[in-house]
Amino acid sequence: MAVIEVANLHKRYGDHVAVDDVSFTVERGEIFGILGPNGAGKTTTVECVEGLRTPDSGSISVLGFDPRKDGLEVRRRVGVQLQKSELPEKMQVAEAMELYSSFYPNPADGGKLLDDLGLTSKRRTPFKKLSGGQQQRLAIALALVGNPEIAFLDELTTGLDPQARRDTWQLVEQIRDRGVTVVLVTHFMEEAERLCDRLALVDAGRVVALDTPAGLVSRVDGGLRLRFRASIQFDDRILTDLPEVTEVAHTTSQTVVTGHGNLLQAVSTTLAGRNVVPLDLRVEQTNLEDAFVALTGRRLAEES
Ligand SMILES: Nc1ncnc2c1ncn2[C@@H]1O[C@H](COP(=O)(O)OP(=O)(O)OP(=O)(O)O)[C@@H](O)[C@H]1O
Repeated sequence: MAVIEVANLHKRYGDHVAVDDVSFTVERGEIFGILGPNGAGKTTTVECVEGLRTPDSGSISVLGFDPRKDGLEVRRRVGVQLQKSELPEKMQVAEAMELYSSFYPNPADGGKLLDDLGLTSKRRTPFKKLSGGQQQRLAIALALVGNPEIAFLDELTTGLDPQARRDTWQLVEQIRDRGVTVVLVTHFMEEAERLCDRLALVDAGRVVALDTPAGLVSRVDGGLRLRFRASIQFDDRILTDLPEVTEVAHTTSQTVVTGHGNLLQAVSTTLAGRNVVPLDLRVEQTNLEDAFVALTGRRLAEES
């Protein structure tokens, strides 16, 4: 059952078209991702769905309500991750939880939430003294304190180190396991691939594809990439002439061959025939980044 239905959404800021005819539905219980580079219109889209921004046209239904007409109903039933700057620096963790609990008719047990998120020992810590990862966990706790049916998490792991990012991913999976539908806005390919059941790839205000991560990746011709250091120089054409090879590229130290089918065997045999040894050879599956490039001709932002 769809809990969010967005149809033909448009939003401009002056002459700039931020959201251009966006349509999608989110099913109950899934982690739905909105993935795209900076400035693609992701935040504008979800803030229209949350009722925080007014679209120019299009229709939005959240749990059967129109966020423009029934904003209060929608806000009671959804949890929105607060942006960092929204909490006063001196506000303590427990105070923030109490404040946010007071906004909702049936709040969750704040103590238990803090416990689940590993923040019990930080109850009396002011917001500004929390680490980046702790601030993100508090943001998740605050998004969940109203017992929402849908949680919106926007750029949740930006600025976190890799370990804190992985910990946060586990938390997102736990939220889904509680039965909460999650809408996850991100420009991190790995995050979307790891967490999302389905995702919309957005670029320049438009949804360029909507599918499961595996479905999106399977749209890329091929599916395999080889990386190696060549023992001696060779002419790229010996590989580009192979039917299995779609592209040969070079980084400063590596040759990167993209293709499909029996790529590894075809490339290895050809190189061996020219006495080229592929050192440190690695075989990779193509990923969402490749799908995004194939669909838009542009790369997503690098992981930070
Ligand atoms: N209030 C605003 N006034 C004018 N332009 C805006 C406003 N909000 C966003 N924009 C512009 O609209 C476009 C889409 O912005 P939006 O924040 O929705 O993108 P995003 O995909 O969420 O990007 P990011 O990942 O950087 O947050 C951008 O070009 C942005 O500069």
